[in-house]
Amino acid sequence: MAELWSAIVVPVLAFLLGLVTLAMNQARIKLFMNKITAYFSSYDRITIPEYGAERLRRSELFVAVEAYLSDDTRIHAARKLKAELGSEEKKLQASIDDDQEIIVTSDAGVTLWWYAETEFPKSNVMSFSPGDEKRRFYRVIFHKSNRKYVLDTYLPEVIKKGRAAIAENRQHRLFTNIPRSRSSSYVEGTCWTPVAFQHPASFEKLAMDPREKKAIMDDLNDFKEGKGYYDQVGKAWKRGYLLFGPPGTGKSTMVAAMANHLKYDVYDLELTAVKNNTELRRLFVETKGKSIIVIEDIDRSLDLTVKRSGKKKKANKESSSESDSMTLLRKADDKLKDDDSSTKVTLSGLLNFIDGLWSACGGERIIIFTTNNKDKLDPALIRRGRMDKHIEMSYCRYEAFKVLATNYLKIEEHQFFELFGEIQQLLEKVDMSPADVAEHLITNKKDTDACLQGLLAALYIVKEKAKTVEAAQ
Ligand SMILES: Nc1ncnc2c1ncn2[C@@H]1O[C@H](COP(=O)(O)OP(=O)(O)OP(=O)(O)O)[C@@H](O)[C@H]1O
Repeated sequence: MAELWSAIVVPVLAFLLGLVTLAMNQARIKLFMNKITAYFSSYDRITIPEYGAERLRRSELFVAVEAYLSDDTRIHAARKLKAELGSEEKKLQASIDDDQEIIVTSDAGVTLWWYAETEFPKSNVMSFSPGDEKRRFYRVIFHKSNRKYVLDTYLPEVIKKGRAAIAENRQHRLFTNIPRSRSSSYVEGTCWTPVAFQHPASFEKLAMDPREKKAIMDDLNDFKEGKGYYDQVGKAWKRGYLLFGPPGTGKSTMVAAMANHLKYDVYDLELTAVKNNTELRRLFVETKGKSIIVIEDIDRSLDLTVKRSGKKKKANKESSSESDSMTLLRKADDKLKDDDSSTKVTLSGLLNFIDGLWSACGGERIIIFTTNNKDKLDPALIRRGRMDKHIEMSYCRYEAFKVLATNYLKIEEHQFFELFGEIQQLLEKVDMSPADVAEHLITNKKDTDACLQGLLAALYIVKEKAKTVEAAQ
């Protein structure tokens, strides 16, 4: 037994001990070499680990750098890529694989060497805890003379571009407030429930006057890029739009086109399902930035809530004066709350959130009201500053018709010159919603001529009806 011990076990143990010592020394030697190299090198390096000290969440900086390097203009320099499905949206996402190098020339003409690297944690204790997996990090190397530029200008730019790329690739979502099941929560009322936002609407397909369309798009772009401006003037980074017009003129479609254009989430607030101001406050506070909060048919929603409170006249009366509306409305709100605080959403409650509360919980939010009856709305609710831009969605006129003809039939004016001319003349006098015009353009997709003739006939009928009504009055 003693022979076996000295012949086999002792040499094996000695060998293993030798290996461990060598490994430890190798690490020390490597560290020492790194120090020597860094001392003499004219290059600096910055390491960005995937996980920060708390190791629970991926570092935001790492994620931003990953997105920055995965941009089309940079990723092509990598020879090995990896692809994965994003967790929520299940979209294919490519990024550079481990142990790859990308050389980037910054806007200022500075060369930077980016490396995607991995290493095992520097621990001499053998352990199998999950924290000891291979760790990933990015490393950027640049000339010492550029250190100030890299820290003060380049890296903040990387973060900005990375974040923009993440926002661009993000599948945006539609949230609706639906009642919670009593068994699953102690909090009563509705809660936001998300689904992927997949509405195909776009400004390109929206039928309306091209100049108005461009003005709206410019306004949205200014808003999206406007953080600096809003900070400068000390305003909350939010904007309100009132979309008004008859049924079927594209108000909901416009909201979807806006959300797709901005790549924002949509919070579709069903106001009639909200019990009281407290719940309304909670729902607003739970919304996130880069979002559109929309209340459709605001006139009907508010009517309903005010009716429910039984105080419509009082609330409206007190809120009708523009000059002192907020004070009065808040008083009315307090009074209503005193009367029966648990069962009502009030106009002033809504105004409070638009004006103040929710803007304090992060910017980049748009609020949209839609209505068929702008005149019915309390002026306090839609005054500029709350609803910054009022957009009229009107009946289908000729410019809008041309967009619908291209969308639905893929035809242009010059192909059906005469029919288009006749339709143009009618649309100047006849009020038909884009929804109704569109219906005529899809009746027979294969026979374009028949579609246009059908639309013409419908327009003549509406024209005649309008004449009869006019004569009767
Ligand atoms: N301006 C438009 N451009 C393109 N399509 C439109 C337009 N207006 C209406 N449509 C078409 O008609 C349908 C109904 O439009 P939408 O629901 O957006 O109208 P709305 O003004 O919100 O109506 P309502 O007031 O009844 O809610 C849409 O699915 C869309 O296909």
